[in-house]
Amino acid sequence: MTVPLSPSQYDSPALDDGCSSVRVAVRARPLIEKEIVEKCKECVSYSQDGKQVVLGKDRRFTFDHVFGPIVSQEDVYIDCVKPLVESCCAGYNATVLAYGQTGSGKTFTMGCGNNASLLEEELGILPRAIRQLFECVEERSNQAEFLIKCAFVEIYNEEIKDLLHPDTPSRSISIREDANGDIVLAGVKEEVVTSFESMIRFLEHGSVFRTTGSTLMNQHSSRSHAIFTIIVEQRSIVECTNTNDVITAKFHLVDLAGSERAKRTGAVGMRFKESVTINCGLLALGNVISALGDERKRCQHVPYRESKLTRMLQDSLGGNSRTCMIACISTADTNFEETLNTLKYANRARNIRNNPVINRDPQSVMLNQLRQEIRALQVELLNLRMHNMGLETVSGPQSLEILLEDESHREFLADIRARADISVGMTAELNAVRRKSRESEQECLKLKDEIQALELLVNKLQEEMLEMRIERDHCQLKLDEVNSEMMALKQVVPRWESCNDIGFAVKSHLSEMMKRVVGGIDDEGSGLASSESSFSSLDRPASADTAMRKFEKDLNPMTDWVTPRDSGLIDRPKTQPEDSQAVGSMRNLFSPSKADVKRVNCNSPNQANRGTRNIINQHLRTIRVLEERLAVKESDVKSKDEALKEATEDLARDERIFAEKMKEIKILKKLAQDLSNEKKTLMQKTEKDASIISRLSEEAMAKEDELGRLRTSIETLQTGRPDAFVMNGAGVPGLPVAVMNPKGKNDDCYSDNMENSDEAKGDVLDGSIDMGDTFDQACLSDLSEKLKVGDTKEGFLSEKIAFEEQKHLEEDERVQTREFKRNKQRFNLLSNCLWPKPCETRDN
Ligand SMILES: Nc1ncnc2c1ncn2[C@@H]1O[C@H](COP(=O)(O)OP(=O)(O)OP(=O)(O)O)[C@@H](O)[C@H]1O
Repeated sequence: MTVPLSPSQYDSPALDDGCSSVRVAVRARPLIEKEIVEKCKECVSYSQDGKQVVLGKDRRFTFDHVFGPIVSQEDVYIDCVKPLVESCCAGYNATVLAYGQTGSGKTFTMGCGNNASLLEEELGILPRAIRQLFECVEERSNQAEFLIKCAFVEIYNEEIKDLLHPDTPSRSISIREDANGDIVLAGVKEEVVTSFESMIRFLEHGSVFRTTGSTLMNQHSSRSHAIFTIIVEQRSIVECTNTNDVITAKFHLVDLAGSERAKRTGAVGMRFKESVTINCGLLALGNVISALGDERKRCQHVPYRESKLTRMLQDSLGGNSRTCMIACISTADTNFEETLNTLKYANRARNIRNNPVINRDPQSVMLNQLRQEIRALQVELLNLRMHNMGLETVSGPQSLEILLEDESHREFLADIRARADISVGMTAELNAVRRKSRESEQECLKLKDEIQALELLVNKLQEEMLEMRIERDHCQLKLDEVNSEMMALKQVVPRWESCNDIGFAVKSHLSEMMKRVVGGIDDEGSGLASSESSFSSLDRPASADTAMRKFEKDLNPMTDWVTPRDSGLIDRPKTQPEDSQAVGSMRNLFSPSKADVKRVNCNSPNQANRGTRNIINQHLRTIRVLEERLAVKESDVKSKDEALKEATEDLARDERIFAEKMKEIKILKKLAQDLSNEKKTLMQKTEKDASIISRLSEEAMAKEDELGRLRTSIETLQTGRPDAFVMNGAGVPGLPVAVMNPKGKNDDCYSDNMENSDEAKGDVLDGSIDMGDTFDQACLSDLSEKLKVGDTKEGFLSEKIAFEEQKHLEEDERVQTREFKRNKQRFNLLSNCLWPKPCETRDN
C-alpha cells in the first residue's frame, strides 16, 4: 500500500503544528583555561526544569532548552537537532544556527572544525546529523529513492565563498530567489554524496578553507559565518502509490561568527575590518529577528536584504523552515554583558513564527493531479469498453486501481487480436484439411488408375490363359488322335510284315494317316489339300517310280507349310535346335527321304518292314516332341495362373486402400464443413465486435481529445506558464517594478532585488531582456507595450491568460486533428488484425 510521506510520520510532536515558532536553546560552556587563570567566576545559573537560565542574580530568561556546562554534546544534539533531521527526511526545510559572542563555543557545538581528532562524545551537531541522515535514508530505501547533496559556503566580509570549491570566485556567486520563492545560491556547486564518510570528508575539506584568525578572546576564532547545507531529494518508489512527486528538503547548519567588541578582542587592521562586517551581519540578523518577532513589524517589511547572511537565512527565519537557534554563552562573569546581549537576542528569536511545509516540486504536484485525472478518465473509458463488451465494470478506488493495472487498453486490444488470431488459425487449419483432402482424392484417383491397369492386365492374362488352355486342349486332342492312330498302325504293321508287297494299299493308308495327323495340327490343311490331291492321283494306275516321285514332289511343300505360319506354338520350333530336329523329324515323317522311299518301294518284304518300322519310330519321336511341348505349355499356363492370382490379390488390396481413403476423405470433408461453420460464426462475432470497436473508437476519440487537452494543459503548465509578470517589489506598494520569470531555471531567473528593479523594468519595456531560450520573446514583445510602471500582477496576468487561452484553442485544434489521424491508424490496424487475408483463397 501507499506509504505517503506524511509530516506526522517523522515529526516530533513538538514540531507538528502548522505554524511553528523558532526554537531557541541556550548552551553555556564551562570556564575555559584562560578564564580559570584569570579567576573568573560563573555568573549563570539554571532552573531545575532545564528551561530557564538566570544571569547574575535576577536576569531570568526562559527558552525551549537550557543546557548547562556539563550537558554532553549528545544531549544537545538529541534535544535540538534530532527532530529536525527527521523532519528533513519528511521533506521539510530545517535550520540549526549557533549564535553567540566570540569564544562562546559555537564551533564546538556545531562540530564544524576538525572532527578527526575528536573523541566520539566530543563530536558536534554536524557529524551526528550526517550520521542520522544516512541512517534514515537506509531505513527508507525500500520506500523512496534518495539523492543527497551538500554545499559548504562562508560569508566573509560580505562575500560568499564556496568552501568545497575554493577556486570559485566570489563574484560569480549570488543569492537568488527561485520560481517557488525559495532562496538559492547561484554559482555554488553542490556535491552528490552517497555515504556518511564522504560527506564528513567534504565537511573537513571545507573547514580547512574556512577563514579563522587568532584574537585575544579566541585563539581559533572563526572570522566568517559558515553554512553547511545538506540537500535531500527523494522520490517515492512504492508501486501502489498514486504520487511520485519529488520532495526536496534543505538542511542548513550555520556556525555564525561571534559577536565581538574590538576593544576586547584587540582586533586591528584586517581583524578590525572583519570584526566590523561580522557585527554588521549580526546586526542585520538582529533586525530581521526583531521584525519577525514583533507582531506589528512582521506584516510590514523584514529587512532580509540588509546583509548576505539575512538574505541567505530568509527561509530559515520567518520562512518555510523548521529552525532551532542555539545561543552559546560563556558563564564567566567577565563576559556578563555579552552573555546578557546574547540572551536578549535569543529571547527575541523565540517570537519568530515559521510556516514549515513539505517542499514538493510544484510542477510534480500539478503533474500528479493531472495524472490522476487522466487515470480517472482512462478507468472511465475502460469501464465503458467493458460495459460494451458485456463485461462487468468495477468501481471503487481499490478496484479501479487493480483494473488499471491489470486491465488496460492493451488487454482489450489483446482480446480482439486473440480472436483474430483464432480466426486466422482456423482458416489455416481449414486450408490444411482441404489440402489434405485434395491430396487424398488425388491419391484415390491414382489408385483407381492403378486398379484399372491391373484389371486390364488380369483380363489380358485371363484371355491369354484361355487361349493357351484351348491350344493345350487342342494339342492334347491331336496327341490322343496320333496315339490312337499309332496304336492302329502298330496293329496293321504285323500284317504288312506278312505281306511282301505293301504297294499301293500301304502307301494309301499311310498317306491317309499323315493327312489326318497333319490336318489335326494344321486346321487350315493347305498342304493337306495338295497331298490329298497327290494321293488321290495314286488311285490311277501308274508305275511305282512315277508314283513315288509324285508323292515326294507333293510332300515337298510341307516343309514350307511348317515354317511361315503361326508365330505361336508352331513357330517356336524354328528357333530351337531340338524343335528344328523335331520339325526335321516331322518333315522326315511327312516327307520321307529317297532312301526311305526306295526302301518302301523295294520289292523285298524284309526291306519293306524295316522301312515301315523306321517310319513308325520317327512317328513316335514326333509324339514325344509334341508331349514335351505340351509340358512347356502347361508350365507356362501355370506361371500365368500365378501371375493372375498375384494381380487379383493386388487388385483386392488396392480396392481396400481405396475404400479407406474414401472414408478419410469423408471425415476430412466433415471436418472442413465444421471448421467452415465455426469460421462463419466467428466472422459474425468479429463483425459484431467491429461495430463495437467503431463505436468505441468514436468514444475513445472524444476521450482522447479530452486527454489531449489535458496533456496540452500539462505541457503549458510545464513550459508555457506565464513567461513574465510584473509585480511591485516584495509586495510593498510604491516600490519599483520587478520582473520575474517563474518558468525559467534558476540561472534564467531575473533577479528581483530592488537594485535591479528599474533596470529590469527598462529591459522589459524595450524588449531587450535576455531570459535565455525559455523566454517567449514573441509573447513578451506583444505584452511589453502593455507594461507600465506600477502595473499590477493581476492586470498583467489577465492579459496573459487571454493570450494563453488563444494558444490553447489553437493547440486543441492541432491535438484533435492529430488524435483523429492516430485513431484512424489504430482502427486500420485493428481491422487488419480482425480480418486477415486468408492464406489460401481456393475453396472446395
Ligand atoms: N561546551 C563546551 N565544553 C568544553 N569546552 C568548550 C565548550 N564550548 C566551547 N568550548 C571551548 O571553548 C573554546 C572556544 O570555543 P569555539 O571556538 O567553539 O568558540 P566560538 O564561539 O566558535 O568562537 P568564534 O566565534 O570566535 O569562532 C574552545 O577551546 C572550545 O574547546
